[in-house]
Amino acid sequence: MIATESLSKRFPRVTALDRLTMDIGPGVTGLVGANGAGKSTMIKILLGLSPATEGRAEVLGLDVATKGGAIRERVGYMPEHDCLPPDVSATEFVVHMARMSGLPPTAARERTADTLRHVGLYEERYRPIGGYSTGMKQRVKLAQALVHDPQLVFLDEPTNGLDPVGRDEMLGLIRRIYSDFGISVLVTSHLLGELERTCDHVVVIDGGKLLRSSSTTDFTQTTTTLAIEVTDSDDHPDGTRAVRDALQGRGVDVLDGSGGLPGAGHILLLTAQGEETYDLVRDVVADLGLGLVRMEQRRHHISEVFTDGEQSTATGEQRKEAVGHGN
Ligand SMILES: Nc1ncnc2c1ncn2[C@@H]1O[C@H](COP(=O)(O)OP(=O)(O)OP(=O)(O)O)[C@@H](O)[C@H]1O
Repeated sequence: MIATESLSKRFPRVTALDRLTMDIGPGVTGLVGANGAGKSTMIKILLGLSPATEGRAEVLGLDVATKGGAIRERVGYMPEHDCLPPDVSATEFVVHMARMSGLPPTAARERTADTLRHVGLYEERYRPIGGYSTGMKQRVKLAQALVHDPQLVFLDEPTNGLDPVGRDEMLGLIRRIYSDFGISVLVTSHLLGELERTCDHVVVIDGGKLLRSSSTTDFTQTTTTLAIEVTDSDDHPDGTRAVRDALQGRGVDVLDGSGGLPGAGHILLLTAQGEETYDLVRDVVADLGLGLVRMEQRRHHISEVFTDGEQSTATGEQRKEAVGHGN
């Protein structure tokens, strides 16, 4: 679907992409990186909107340097920033975008109605976009990217500005773009945790360089952190400590999840090595006669990949910024 070879983009003061080579097949692929990692720059080059400084790239077998128009006919694009006209309705806007993509008037209206329904906009679609919530605006941006029935869509930070429920709904929609319609997706985020649930494949970039490209299963196997919370009992007035001691006795490396925050010391964090770690926690908690309040995969942040022993070129500032976002 997408192939790049030693792709670079240099601005006068910054190298946004640095000899990046990757190969992305069909399905849902996450492009993950801290703010400023080069994700939007990559999308603009792949759409043929911005020339690369060096290297080459192909989208659907078409060279981005010479076939930008043909690529944009076949690819949908949801930009990161708010770019919607406030005074028109979602229906008017999406019909307009469908007409711009070459659909005849009747087909444009029919496809618009279907697409807006698919993204979850119903009677609100006749009201001016200016009065929409962030979540509704994100849905309109998604609808205009899908209305011309592309083979592939680029979604730039589609969960930005959404609350946790809105994020989950958007991630579900993204998954269905591929499962229901067979349209492949390249979706960017600075949060690895949200993409690993949605994507088949994850590409991580950092300071314009490729840090990692692998299937989500491979990825989560090496980075899964479990958060565990248990009840106390008369026998074990500090249930958390009892579980920690028992797990450590079984050779598991357990961290206190409080991060120094008062009152949060009842969360334990540990690295899951596979299914057996879940079983071990369940058995240890049951043997101690405690209740398991929760055992969940923590949402990973992209910064965790940096501290995972991988080679990194991110600046401290970028990492701090990444840590400051989301969750
Ligand atoms: N037109 C431009 N001129 C100069 N520098 C630019 C330009 N566009 C992007 N950059 C720089 O290139 C780097 C990569 O930017 P890019 O927007 O691709 O990052 P990103 O990963 O999409 O992050 P974000 O989510 O914050 O947009 C940044 O340092 C940015 O400041």
